[in-house]
Amino acid sequence: MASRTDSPRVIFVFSGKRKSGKDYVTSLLQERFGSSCIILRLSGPLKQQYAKENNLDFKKLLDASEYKERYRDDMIKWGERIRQKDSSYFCRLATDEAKPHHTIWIVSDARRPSDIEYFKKSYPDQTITVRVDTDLEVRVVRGFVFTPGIDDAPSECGLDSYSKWNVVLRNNGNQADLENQLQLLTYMTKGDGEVKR
Ligand SMILES: Nc1ncnc2c1ncn2[C@@H]1O[C@H](COP(=O)(O)OP(=O)(O)OP(=O)(O)O)[C@@H](O)[C@H]1O
Repeated sequence: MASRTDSPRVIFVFSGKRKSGKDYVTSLLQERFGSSCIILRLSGPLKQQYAKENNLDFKKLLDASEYKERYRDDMIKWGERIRQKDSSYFCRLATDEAKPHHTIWIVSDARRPSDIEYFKKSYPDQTITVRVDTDLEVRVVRGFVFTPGIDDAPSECGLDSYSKWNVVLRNNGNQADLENQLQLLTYMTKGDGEVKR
C-alpha cells in the first residue's frame, strides 16, 4: 500500500494505442467529475526530466507538434533506461502532481505492465484499469501513421497482450455508445465503499 495520507478514492488507469482517443476520452470523463478529478500523465515527468537534461523546450514536447515527434524516439529510449533501474519512477513522480482535494485520479497513459502493477499494488482498492479499444481504420482517420521504432516498441506494445482490464472501452466514433460507457465508469465510483468492478 502507498503511504501517502491523501490517497484518492478512485484511480482510473487508462491505456490504449496511439490515436485510440485516450486524451479525448479521459478529458470527457474528467469533465463529469469536475475539480475533484485530476488527469495524471506518466509521460509528463518523463518529458520534463528529458527536456531538462537535454536543454529542450518542455512545453513543445507536451503538445502534438513536429518538435515532439522529432524527439519521441530518443525520449522513449531515455525513459527505458531510467525504468530499467526503477520501474515505478515515473508513476511516483506523476502522482506527486495530485493534491489532497483530488479524490479521483485519471492516469491517461499507462504503457507497461509495470505501470499497471504499480497502481494495483499501491492502491489495490481504488484502481480501475481501462483499455481504450479502437479499430485501426478509425485510428488512421484520426491521424495514426505506423512508425517503425515507435509503434513496434515496448512503449506502444507493452500492454497489447495484457488481458486483465477491468473495463475495455470501445471508441470507434459512436457517441451514444461512448456516452453509455462513460456513464458506467461514473457509476463505478459511486458509494462510500470499495469501487464497483
Ligand atoms: N470519440 C471520438 N469522437 C471524435 N473524435 C475523437 C474521438 N476520440 C478521439 N477523437 C479525436 O481523435 C484524435 C486522436 O485522439 P487522442 O489525441 O485523444 O488520442 P490519443 O490516444 O491520446 O493519441 P496519442 O497516443 O497519439 O497521444 C483527436 O483529434 C481526438 O479529438
